Amino acid sequence: MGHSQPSSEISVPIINLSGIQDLKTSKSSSALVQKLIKNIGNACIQWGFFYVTEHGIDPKLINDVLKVSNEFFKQPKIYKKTVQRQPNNYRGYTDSELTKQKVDWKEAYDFGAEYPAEVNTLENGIDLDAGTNQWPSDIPHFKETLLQYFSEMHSLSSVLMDLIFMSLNVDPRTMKHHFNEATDTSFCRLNYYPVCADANRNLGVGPHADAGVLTVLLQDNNVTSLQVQKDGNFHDVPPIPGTFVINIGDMMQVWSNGIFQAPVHRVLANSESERLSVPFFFNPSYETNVEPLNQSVSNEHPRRYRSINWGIFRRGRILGDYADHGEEIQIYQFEIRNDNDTEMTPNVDQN
Ligand SMILES: O=C(O)CCC(=O)C(=O)O
Ligand SMILES: [Fe+2]
Repeated sequence: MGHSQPSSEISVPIINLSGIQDLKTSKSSSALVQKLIKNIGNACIQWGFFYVTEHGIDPKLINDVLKVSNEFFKQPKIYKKTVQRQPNNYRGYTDSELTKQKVDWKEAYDFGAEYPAEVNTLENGIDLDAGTNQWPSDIPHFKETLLQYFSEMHSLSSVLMDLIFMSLNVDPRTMKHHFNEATDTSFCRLNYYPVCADANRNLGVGPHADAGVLTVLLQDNNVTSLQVQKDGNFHDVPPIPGTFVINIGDMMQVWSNGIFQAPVHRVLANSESERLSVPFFFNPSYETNVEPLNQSVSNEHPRRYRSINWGIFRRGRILGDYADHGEEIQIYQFEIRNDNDTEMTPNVDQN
């Protein structure tokens, strides 16, 4: 098949976040913040992808995250498998993740906040185990470095989400209850892409849109592998030192009633260089029902989606990543096509 590099004159926008200081001191009407809201709103409409600079995250923490990640992945497989993901615990190590039923050319390690025990039991009868962190022994500072990074990524994501909601004229305070650093379903992933001899016939990660609200991605500076699809073509998203790459996910697409589209992206395999990346996936609480917000629905732009229970949606995705259970759950299954199908709910428990 082959995944030839596109030559593209247009590229993903770069947004300077220095204005978020004003937001923190609640000067949301400052000219800088208003400009930021406009730029981020435009980037979400045009790409759903953007870089951020001046984000305030300590470069030493970023280096430490890449360092401990590298130390983990260079261990022998037998060591990494001591913290392997299990069917009842999706946190930990994997070398056999699937995207759309195809194995990705990568290894990964997932972790999240250290949940209070009671979060794992849900009242609605759905088995949605939040997962338990599995920390490898013997890698100095692994756990504390990653938990600190998780916390900082959660804060940065909250600010970005506020700005995105403001661009839709939604008061961000009305959305805060869906997110809680200790108990929501946000998680962080370390990705390691080994050198691949047959890079043209493999992908690091196959084309997909992220399921949640937004993703903050750290890439190492080794190689350009990430690509985003726009108007039918894939565009390179090269690493830019000191930046993060932000993309919105399916739940933001639904909240915005399709004003924003969660962008399809993929990761190429590389025959010369290995690569590390660290996405943080900002996700709401399990019980959150996501549906188009009133501010994004109008006569000209009628409601496009039924309500989606995030817990059920997420569980469908996790099952799809794990094993071939048929087609993964996707938001188009919740699209409203005409007035008669609003009661339909897809059955995600196919097995
Ligand atoms: O490694 C990357 O650059 C992106 C990875 C990705 O898209 C994902 O893990 O969802
Ligand atoms: Fe992704």
